[in-house]
Amino acid sequence: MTEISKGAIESMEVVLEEKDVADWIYRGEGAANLVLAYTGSSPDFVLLRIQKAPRSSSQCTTDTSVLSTFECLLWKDTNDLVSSTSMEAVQQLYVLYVMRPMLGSEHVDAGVRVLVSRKFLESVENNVLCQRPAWRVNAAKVNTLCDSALLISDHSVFPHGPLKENLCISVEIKPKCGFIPCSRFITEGNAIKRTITRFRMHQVLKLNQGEISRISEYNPLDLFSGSSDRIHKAIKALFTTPQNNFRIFRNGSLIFGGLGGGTKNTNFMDSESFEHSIEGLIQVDDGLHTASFQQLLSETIFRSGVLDRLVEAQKLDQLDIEGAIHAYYNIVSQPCKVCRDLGDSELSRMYLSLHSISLEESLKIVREYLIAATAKDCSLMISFRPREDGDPGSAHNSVFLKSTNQSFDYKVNFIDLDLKPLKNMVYYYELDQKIVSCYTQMEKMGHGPSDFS
Ligand SMILES: O=P(O)(O)O[C@@H]1[C@@H](OP(=O)(O)O)[C@H](OP(=O)(O)O)[C@H](O)[C@H](OP(=O)(O)O)[C@H]1OP(=O)(O)O
Ligand SMILES: Nc1ncnc2c1ncn2[C@@H]1O[C@H](COP(=O)(O)OP(=O)(O)OP(=O)(O)O)[C@@H](O)[C@H]1O
Ligand SMILES: [Zn+2]
Repeated sequence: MTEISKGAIESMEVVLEEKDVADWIYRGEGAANLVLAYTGSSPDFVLLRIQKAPRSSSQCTTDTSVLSTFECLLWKDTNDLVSSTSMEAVQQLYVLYVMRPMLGSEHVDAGVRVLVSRKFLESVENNVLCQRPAWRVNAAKVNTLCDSALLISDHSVFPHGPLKENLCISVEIKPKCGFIPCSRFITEGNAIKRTITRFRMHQVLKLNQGEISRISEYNPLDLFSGSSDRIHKAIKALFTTPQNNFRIFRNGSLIFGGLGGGTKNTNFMDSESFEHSIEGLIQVDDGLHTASFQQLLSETIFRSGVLDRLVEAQKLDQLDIEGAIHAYYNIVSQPCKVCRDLGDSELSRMYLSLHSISLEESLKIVREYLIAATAKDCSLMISFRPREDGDPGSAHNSVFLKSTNQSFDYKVNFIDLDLKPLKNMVYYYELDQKIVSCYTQMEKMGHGPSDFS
């Protein structure tokens, strides 16, 4: 079997072959990638992130592995990004040179590229099939035409294990957009965007389309508020309606929230079992483990300040999609469809200014919009383990939970910092219009925000 450790891989060229497949087990997936955990003999805790291909495209393709001409223009100043020959290399360099400096090197692991044979990918596809959620299987399969995958650290465990007890509880949060846009390019008809969060409005559309069964109680503005009470409120809401925004793992195994991302999930464990599964972490009377854990998590988010950096990256979207879309049409040298549909109105004259800026300015607007899109879609993994009395200065941060008089080591990592394709801009514009129009229609029908709960 091929011995897998990030150190070993960095120093030699490793190819994962069919014989290696037994070492990898299903860990989870999102819309675009499948994640496997290594169970082999190496001491490193590593995961393999493999690209998927939508089933709607007739078969797997390698089309996504190269940047388009306009994307090359967009990212020309980002080191070796445009000369990359695979999508894995693009994603790795994008994380390394664009997202990592913004979010903090201590919180971001760009991963290591590893070669994979087609047979390896085909075997993975077969092996994990029964563990994948059916709707994810229907939507996409492993892209067996890729020749590489990304080896990343497993952020749901501590690398060298705890001193005494082998226990790590980690929380995955997909916080989504944490600010309200104030761009002057938002039309009056869409003014609601200046008061209601995108997350909430999108929930209404998702409910309408049957993607969710109820509106989430989570409000991103609470989580990003910097106020410990509001953060606590957000955490409690995430426990009530986790959807695809919240998951908890015990030593890498899912104990709360749904598997496979997406919103079509129910809780994995009942509240009593969850209480039991975190007993080793929180020392408190029965029935209070969950409440104390919520306090611990809220306190950690409050103290770490990590969301401040994330929202700064999200705010690179300064013009909103209603402004950035015009810069997009400048870049692709196509007549602007948005202005065309507006005709010769006062509004379209406002957008004329965006069509007379330089190409470099357009590139900057769209580049920053796409970076912000990554920051609005990424997730955080926050991991805890009990801190031993008299631990000689741990390499990790610590947090003290007053109510239980306990200290914990914790670490925070960002995951899923993928580069979004330039062609998504048109889809982003259309989705934005759809979200706002659905929300305003519901309002007109007399449903206020509280009716959607
Ligand atoms: O557009 P959004 O806000 O719905 O975000 C998409 C996510 O939906 P959700 O968080 O459930 O609302 C969506 O998540 P799910 O598939 O719903 O779990 C993806 O993360 C998607 O990114 P990509 O297509 O994999 O690059 C996300 O698309 P991007 O907008 O980040 O490109
Ligand atoms: N480094 C990591 N450590 C621990 N777990 C991870 C890590 N990376 C990914 N995972 C797990 O695998 C799941 C899928 O990974 P990821 O979010 O990268 O997929 P994706 O397809 O890119 O997601 P999206 O739907 O947002 O596009 C995550 O939700 C998380 O549970
Ligand atoms: Zn225009």
